[in-house]
Amino acid sequence: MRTPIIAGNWKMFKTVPEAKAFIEEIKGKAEVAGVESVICAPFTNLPALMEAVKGTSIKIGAQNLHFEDDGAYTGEISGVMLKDLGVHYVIIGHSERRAYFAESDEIVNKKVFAAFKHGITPIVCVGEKLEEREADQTKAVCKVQTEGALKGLTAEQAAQVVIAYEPIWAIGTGKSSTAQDANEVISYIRELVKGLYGENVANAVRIQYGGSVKPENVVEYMGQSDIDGALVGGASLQPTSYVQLVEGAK
Ligand SMILES: O=C[C@H](O)COP(=O)(O)O
Repeated sequence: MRTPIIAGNWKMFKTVPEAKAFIEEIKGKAEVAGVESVICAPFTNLPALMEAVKGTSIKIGAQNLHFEDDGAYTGEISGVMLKDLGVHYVIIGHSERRAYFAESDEIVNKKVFAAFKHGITPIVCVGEKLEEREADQTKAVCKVQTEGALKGLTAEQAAQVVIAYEPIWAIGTGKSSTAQDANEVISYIRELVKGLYGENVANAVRIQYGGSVKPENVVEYMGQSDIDGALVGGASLQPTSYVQLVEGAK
């Protein structure tokens, strides 16, 4: 059985005091047996969040990392630095990073390797643009991005990756994919993993849906055969709403 995983992606929101107050609010509530609860926060919040979640089952993730361990890369953060903080997860290849920071599938793949090198679990984002969906290219885009991200990983590593299917047209727009459509694409991604690594890995890998997930629709997504959780932006910013998302995933 795959453990459902709700991951909040705070994007570029929250100061340190706000982040600490959020954890105080959700402690004991966003901790539901059988559901993994993860907050992916801006780098500046990570040390305080690691301290704040001590003694809880809440896990902390970053939203990016550089693929090199160190070097002259002004403004970047490496896997060595994240490991030093003890973060559990890192989001890689979010569509906002692909669009605004020119992250290619090759870079995403290098970052996945960097995460594993430092014992951090990658949450790899894939998903199509609106025009690609309209041109019936959804599966083709997901195939290139998924195979590109996983390229060269061992079966053991591939089984640990969390994949987040996020159709770009559904991110922050309030226009979510139907649960059935999302499940169809996610089943396809699982088939791709099966083709690469076999049935055991395909059955183990967790695949989330992301794109306008809210407390009101999370249960429907979680009721689908292949959806193992959600990567949530806007609705993860309020403690009450985040708690409801985690409760909805059980
Ligand atoms: O990483 C999260 C996604 O970009 C979804 O964002 P959203 O829930 O605000 O649509």
